[in-house]
Parts: sequence; C-alpha cells; structure tokens
Amino acid sequence: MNREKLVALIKEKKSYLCVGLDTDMNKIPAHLKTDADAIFNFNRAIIDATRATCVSYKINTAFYEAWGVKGWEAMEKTVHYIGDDHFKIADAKRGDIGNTSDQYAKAFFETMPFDAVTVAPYMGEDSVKPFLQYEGKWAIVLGLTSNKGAGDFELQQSGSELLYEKVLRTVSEWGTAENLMFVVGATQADEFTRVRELIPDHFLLVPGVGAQGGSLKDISEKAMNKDCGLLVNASRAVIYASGAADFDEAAGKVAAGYQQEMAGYL
Ligand SMILES: O=c1ccn([C@@H]2O[C@H](COP(=O)(O)O)[C@@H](O)[C@H]2O)c(=O)[nH]1
Repeated sequence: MNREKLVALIKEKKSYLCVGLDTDMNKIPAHLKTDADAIFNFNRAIIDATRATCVSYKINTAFYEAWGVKGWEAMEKTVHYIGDDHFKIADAKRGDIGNTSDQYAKAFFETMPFDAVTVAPYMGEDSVKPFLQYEGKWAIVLGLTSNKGAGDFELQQSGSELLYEKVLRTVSEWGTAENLMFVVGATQADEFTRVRELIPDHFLLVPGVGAQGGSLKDISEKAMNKDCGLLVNASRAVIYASGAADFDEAAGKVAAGYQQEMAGYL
C-alpha cells in the first residue's frame, strides 16, 4: 500500500489505529483453546470486530513463530484474511547482511502480502536497503523504542547527539517518506518534538499506548503532521479487552473508543 492510499484511508476512516495481533495461546478465551485452528479463529473474530475502526494490523511474528509450522500457517492465513483495505505490518524486527535481508524481504513482501516489515538498524545501510526495493512496500526502522531498555543505547549520547537521533538522521537518507517509517514509542513523550524536528514528513509507527501506559493525546498533539503521519498501535488493550466469550465484541468497543478519540485529533 503506497502513502497516498494510506493517507486516504486514514482520512476516510478518521482513524490511525493499528490493532496488534499479539495472539498468545495462554491468553485467548478458554472456549477457543481446544480449537485446532485457535490462533487464526481468534484473529478472525478480532479482525471482524475491529475492521471498521482501524486502518492497520500489526502481526508480531514472535507470537506465531513460537508455535512452529502451525503458528506460521496461522500468520499466513491471518495476513490473507485481513485483505487489501488495511495496512499490514509484520513486526519481525529483521535486518542482516544484505544477502540475507534480501530473503527476509522476499518472505514478507513476495511470499506473504505484508505492506511493511519492522527492521533493526544496527547492521547499517546494506541490512535495511533490501526492504526498500519494493514498490508500495515499507521498512519500519526501530528509532526510539517504547521499552525501558531504550535507555541502554538509544538514549545514550553518541558524539554531539543521542544515538536514536543519529539513527533517525542517518537512516532517513537511505529511503524516502514513501518507503520508510520509524518506530517511536508512545512512552517517549519527552522526545516527540525532537523526533519531528529530525523527520517531519515520515510516518511513525507508535507502539506503547494501552498496556504500556503511553498517551494517545501526547503523541497526537506533538507528532502529527499534515498527512497525519502516525500509526498508533494497541495490542493487548484491544485483543484481550475481555477474556470471555464476548472477547470480540469487547475488542470492537475498545478499538471504537480509540478511533473516536483519534477523530478528535485529526
Ligand atoms: O518499541 C517497541 C517496538 C515494538 N513494540 C511491539 O508493539 C506491541 C505493543 O503491544 P502492547 O500490548 O500494545 O503493549 C508488541 O507487539 C511489541 O512487541 C513495542 O511495544 N515497542
């Protein structure tokens, strides 16, 4: 999905919500646990309940890889089920020597129909470039993450700037605002203004709202640009809104609540 379509979708739905499908077998409702296709059936119900109010789904591949072939099959079925009217993110945090990144890009962009893959920048330009070679597809590079460990490296001084600032400044030269986004955690409110000084035009994928306590208001007020420029992810807060048989209805209500708040910021 190219930028033009993504921006149009956000405007049409008055939403920049990305629902995170972090589907954990230990957390899905009891009545689904015995289902041979439990992960996919859980996802299908969540997708049906949230389709109207979100513009994107993020599949964190860890939750699928953990179950081997069955998990991988559930991921493939899920990404196909989502279809072409939502922006589909593989949160896989890949990146390796170019020859290997080529294969990761092929897996997510050719074998599976994802629109974007999250990529770790640590190995440098040749590790990111293979994800930027596909028309209408995106690399979402880790910039300033939402976790406590962001303080270990990302927020450390590196010469005259913080390491994450160097990453945003340098990586933004490797692609364009049409094929490159950055992860910026909703929990990093003190840095939102600086992020926008460095990368005013790029889309940001913003995890950390909901279970991690980040503020949708803060990120929206400080980091929205003329095209919105935000995809705000919530995973656990949406998909585990209820652990009972009404889990899908409850997820739909939480997603609708986020969408209504977002409509007010757009
Ligand atoms: O900095 C980051 C990068 C990725 N994530 C991922 O986003 C979701 C957040 O889940 P919640 O349940 O909404 O907290 C999850 O897949 C993380 O691995 C992140 O949280 N922070």
